[in-house]
Order: sequence, then structure tokens, then C-alpha cells
Amino acid sequence: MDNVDIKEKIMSALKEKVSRQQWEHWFIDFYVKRVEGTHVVFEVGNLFLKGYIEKKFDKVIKKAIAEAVSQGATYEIVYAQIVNPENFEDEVPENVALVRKKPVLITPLNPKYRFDNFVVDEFNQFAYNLLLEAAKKPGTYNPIFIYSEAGMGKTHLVQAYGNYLLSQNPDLRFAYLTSESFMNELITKLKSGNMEEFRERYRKKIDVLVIDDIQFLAGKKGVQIELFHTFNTLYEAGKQIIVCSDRSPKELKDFQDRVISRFQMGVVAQIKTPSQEAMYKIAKKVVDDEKADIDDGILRYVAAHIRGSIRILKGAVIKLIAYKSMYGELNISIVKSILRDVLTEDTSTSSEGDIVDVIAKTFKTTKDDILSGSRDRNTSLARQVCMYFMVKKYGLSTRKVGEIFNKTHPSVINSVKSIEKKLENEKDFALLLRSIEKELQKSVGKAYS
Ligand SMILES: Nc1ncnc2c1ncn2[C@@H]1O[C@H](COP(=O)(O)OP(=O)(O)OP(=O)(O)O)[C@@H](O)[C@H]1O
Repeated sequence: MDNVDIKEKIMSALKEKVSRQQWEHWFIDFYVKRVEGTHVVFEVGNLFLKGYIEKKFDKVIKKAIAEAVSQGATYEIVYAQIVNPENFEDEVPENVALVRKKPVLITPLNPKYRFDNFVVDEFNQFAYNLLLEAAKKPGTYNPIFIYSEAGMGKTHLVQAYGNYLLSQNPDLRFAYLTSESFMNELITKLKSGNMEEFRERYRKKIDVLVIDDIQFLAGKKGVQIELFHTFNTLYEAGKQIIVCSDRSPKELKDFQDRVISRFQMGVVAQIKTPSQEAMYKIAKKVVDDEKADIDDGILRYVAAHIRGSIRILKGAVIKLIAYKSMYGELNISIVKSILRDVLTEDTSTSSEGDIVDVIAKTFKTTKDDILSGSRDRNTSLARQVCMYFMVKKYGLSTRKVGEIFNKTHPSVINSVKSIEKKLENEKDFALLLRSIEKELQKSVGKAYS
């Protein structure tokens, strides 16, 4: 049998085993590229289809090649890549899937949003894994619903997913839009009598549809209906759908039940609230990416006191970087002043607690004794050392330190002075304080003197 015959035989064996609808949806752009003995290499014009076909039709393909080639024949699917889009000729070599002359990027993506600059921690691990997996094995999870409070990384993550997919397959038609722009376009097309154009665009010309801020469609019944049909058509055609929202599907108010149940059909992932440590990691990443240098202690302070989202944290860190590059100096009082709108008034009890912990260990006493006002000499000294570090190294006000230890303002000042005097006069004590400082750098963050 010559090569053309065997290719045809494989394709007709396959065609017999699937429904007409499946054939039209999935195999219209699917070819036998070559047959190497008992190994068949299929080619598909789109990476997304590749993943889906491998997953859904593996058994069927194996049966078809067992029949057409031989029992136990193996296969692989490759996807057509554009070798050089500029030199694309009208004449297409036999059995090579048609590739378009230009990438069909429906929405420009921000190249800054990538997986490799997305900080992953417990709060976003699941959503990150899900989208990374979806990018590497297209078609595995569909639809995907991602929700979080504003500014917690949904857009970054879905655009990283888009950038990754497009790097693998520039021919992919990736549409990223907010539900508001979907609605606005729908209204415009409705008014101008171009609904067909709208439907053609959103139902037939898209491989991946990402709709952001879906909550905006609450109560907008007509748009929900259009979205529902768009969703169904794309889903049936095996196209990837990702929906982003500020709340879970269950919490979406004034949405038709059938729309909500579509959202729940696939995988729902929440990006939760980042821990202080995760906020610190993100702040550090911003500094590293900007090739800047901001004291670790300051970053920890900001991470612990920021009011709000990752977006706000990033903005705050960028502000600090700009300030430092202009004035060269940055300390805690400056930080408090330039970030006063976004920092919480309250100082972080957890880092203060950590300072007391570290010092309690060094003095072989306990945190409770230090905080309870025990008059034991060793514990009193430890308490004074705590006050010294908090005021002198961590920039806390003497008023705040007084509140923590239940001491008057002058008493805090006296304690700090007495530690400074001891430092000057006692070499061993100075060494001890240096070792405490090192310990604090590890567990609380660098001090800023
Ligand atoms: N895990 C992360 N690592 C690094 N940067 C992050 C991370 N999460 C969010 N960011 C950054 O925080 C900013 C806000 O994120 P993004 O716009 O993705 O949030 P969002 O959840 O889509 O917000 P909204 O709901 O307002 O659309 C962006 O600059 C983004 O790069």
C-alpha cells in the first residue's frame, strides 16, 4: 500500500468511529502527517485541539490505527507550526494543516504578565497550578472559573496563560475581554443590525475566550443569554473558556441559574488572601525585577502593614524605589510618611511578638514574663533590650512601645538610654546585641537604624 492509501485508510477508519458532529468539530483540521512503520504521526493545526483530541479520542484513534495499520500501532499528534510566516506561500504542501499568514491575536496581551514572574504561595497555588496545567495540556480543564478580590492576580495569571499558549502556538485565536466590553460590543452590533458579525466573531473565530469581571453582568439578562449561547457553542466546539470574577459562581447575584451552572461545570479556583510572608515575597520580587535595593526589614514592614491588595503593595514598593533613587535614603519614618494612605495605622503585633520571642530566648526568659512586667533582673533587662530594638532599629514610636509593655513614655526613653549606655561601656553586651540583631534579621527582617 502506498503512503497516500494508508493515510486515507487511517482517516476513514477514524471517521467511521466518531459522530458527524465530532468529526466536524474536532477532525476538520486533523491529518496524517506520515506513517513510520507502525507509528502514525498526526498533525493538527492548533495546540489546543491537540490536547483535547489526545484526551478525548485516544481510544478511538488507537482502534482506527489498529485497523488501518496493524494491531498495537502507536501514534503521536504534532501541531503545525509557522516556520516563517513572512515566506508563507499560497501553495501548501500536501497534508500540512493550513496556517494563517499572521498570528490572529484578538486581544493584545501584556507581555509583562508571565508565569515566571508570578509569585506562587499557598494562597494562589491551586489557581496557578490549574492555569499552568491548562496551558501545558490544553483542553484538560474546561471551563475554568477563577475568582478573588480585586488586585490579587487574576488578570496576571490568565494573561500569563495566554502568553504561554501563544508562545507555543502563535496561530491561536486568544480573546481576552471584560464582560463590559462584551456587552458594549453586543449593544453596538445590535443597534447597527450586525448581530451575525458579532456571533461569527465570538462563536466561530475564537480558540480561547477569557471573560473578566463577569460580576458586572448581574441583572443584565439579555447579555447573559447571549453569553450563555456563546459559551455553549464554544464549549461544544471544544474551545477553552475562562471566566474571572470577584466572587464565586454561587455568590453571583441576579444571574440566571443556567449561566451559573455553566460556570460550575469545570474547575473553580479561588485566589485567597496572601499571608504576610507571601506579601513579602511579592514585594521582594518587585524590588529584584526593578534591580533596586530596598532593605529587607522595610519590605517586611510594608508587607505586614499594607492595607489591601497585591496591586496596592506593588504600587507602594514602586513608590519606595522611586523615592530611594531620588533621595538615596529610606527609613521607617519616611516609609510611614510616604505610604500613609495605604499602610494600616496599627503596627504589626506579630513582628513585635517575634522581636520579643527572639530576645526572650537569648535571655533565657519567656515572652509572657517580658510582657507581663516581671521585675526579675534578667527579664527587666530583656524588656529594655526589646524596647531598644523596637525604637532604635524598627522605628516604632516610644508611645507605641509604651503601649506594648504597659510603660510610660519617659520610662521607655530611659530604658532605651540605659541600653545605649551599656552598649558603649560593655564590650560583651555589645556583642550580645549584635548576635540578637542577626537573629532578628533572620526571623523578623533587617532592622533599619
Ligand atoms: N502572585 C503574584 N506575583 C506577582 N505579581 C502579582 C501577583 N498577583 C498579582 N500581582 C500583580 O498585582 C497587580 C494586580 O494584579 P491583577 O491585575 O492580575 O489582579 P486582578 O485580580 O485581576 O484585579 P481586578 O479584579 O481588579 O481585575 C498586577 O501588577 C500583577 O502583576
